[in-house]
Amino acid sequence: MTRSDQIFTVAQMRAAEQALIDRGESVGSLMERAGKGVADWIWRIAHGRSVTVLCGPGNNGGDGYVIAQELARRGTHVVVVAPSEPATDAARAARERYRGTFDTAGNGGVLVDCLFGSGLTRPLSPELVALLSREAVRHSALLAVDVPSGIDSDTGRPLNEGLPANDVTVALGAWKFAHWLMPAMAAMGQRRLVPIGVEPIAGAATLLTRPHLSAPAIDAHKYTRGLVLVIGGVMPGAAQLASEAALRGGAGCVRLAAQGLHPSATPDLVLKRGPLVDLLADERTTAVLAGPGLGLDETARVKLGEVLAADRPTVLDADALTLLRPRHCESRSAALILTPHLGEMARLCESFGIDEGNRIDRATKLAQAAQAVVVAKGPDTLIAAPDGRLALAPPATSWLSVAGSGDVLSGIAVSRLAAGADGFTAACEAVWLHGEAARLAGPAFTASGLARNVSEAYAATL
Ligand SMILES: NC(=O)C1=CN([C@@H]2O[C@H](COP(=O)(O)OP(=O)(O)OC[C@H]3O[C@@H](n4cnc5c(N)ncnc54)[C@H](OP(=O)(O)O)[C@@H]3O)[C@@H](O)[C@H]2O)[C@@H](O)CC1
Ligand SMILES: [K+]
Repeated sequence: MTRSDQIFTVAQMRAAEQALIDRGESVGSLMERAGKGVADWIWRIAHGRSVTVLCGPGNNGGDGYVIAQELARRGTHVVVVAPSEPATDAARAARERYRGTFDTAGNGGVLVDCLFGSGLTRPLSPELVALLSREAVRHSALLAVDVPSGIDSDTGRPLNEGLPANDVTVALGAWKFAHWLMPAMAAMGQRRLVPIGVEPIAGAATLLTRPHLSAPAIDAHKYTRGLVLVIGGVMPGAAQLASEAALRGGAGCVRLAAQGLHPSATPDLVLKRGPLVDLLADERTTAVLAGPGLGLDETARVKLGEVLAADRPTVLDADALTLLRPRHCESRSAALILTPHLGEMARLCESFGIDEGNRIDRATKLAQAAQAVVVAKGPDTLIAAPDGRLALAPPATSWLSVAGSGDVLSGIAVSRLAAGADGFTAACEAVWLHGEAARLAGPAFTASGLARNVSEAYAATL
């Protein structure tokens, strides 16, 4: 049965389609299913408007002929614009079955991009970019089938400049990475998935979906729910924000190791002033967070060394990521989560000698090198585990681009670790809760407002 949360590379998609063909399906029948599924969406979107389908030479173009025929059968005014002849048997057969009109240009309603899908191998010619852009201007909506033409499916990188933005993108069979990775992600418009019967692939990347969390056990007490230790530093506000989020992320108790508290601190926080090694040695300490407001001086470096040597489930963020070195990660066995933003990711890659690859490659290599779950934050946050698991987060509200937002995420993550989740699961849950809290917080929230909404986000998972 198709899973709607898997994200496939082009190679995985081909393997999944081949598996169906090996079981007796034909490319033609898959194309019929795909084309008719997309036609259903276009039918709803077009709402009586005319439709122009741009058909390329491959099977993406073949889908286009199926779509055009299906819409024409339903009475829609359809025109096909085909700058090249079909080059596959299935596309040729689909074109032969199309009984409607051909033209060199369309106009009016919905433009459907079936020039190229996952078979794109190089940039579009200037003539094709001009055709796509010109037709996009002449229509009131643009819908891309499978992958927008000119976009690299595995990385989300545009191979051309000047590609038009889509209003809707309909993925076929499974999501592709381009649907959820910047910069392509920003030009996808609404995303829809048409199942064509492909089976799930073990180990494929997933799209984050709402986690299923539970209320504490009937006999729970604060320590069995998890005791979080947050390490304070030179900027007490950051660690305090993280602690406030951790209080709402499922843990039973949050201790803040700091010299003092900000006057606005909640009484729910337990302030601890003793030596850090003693706090770390407390058997009840279930998970530790270091980094927000930690500082970059010698004291901070010593604290980080002590935290990692204690070998407890740990989240590192902010300054701790700048101070982290490969030797810190050796001979650890407890879960480690790193939550770098773009700049911190670049610094970490430098520290760990990772200099090549796209965003996914680098996060995956860093996860392996540090034996840590890497939450590479951004508009297209991704989560990579050392065992190869990979998850992509659907875009969250852009209001998350506010100071302290990362502190809140690291606080939720350490709370999920303390509550007993493994590193990858804790990171996925945290990213989801963070995005949901932001959605609930509405526009122009502050980080403390975001932290307050974590409880309500949690409620949505019960
Ligand atoms: N397989 C299946 O079972 C099903 C697949 N389905 C659909 O098929 C799509 C994948 O089909 P596909 O592999 O035929 O690739 P597609 O994207 O149509 O184009 C490849 C053609 O374009 C050419 N070409 C490439 N780049 C170019 C460029 N820049 N400029 C000019 N030419 C260029 C390339 O030729 P070549 O590189 O050899 O020159 C080749 O001829 C997939 O996205 C989905 O929509 C569904 O129907 C369900 C069943
Ligand atoms: K396309």
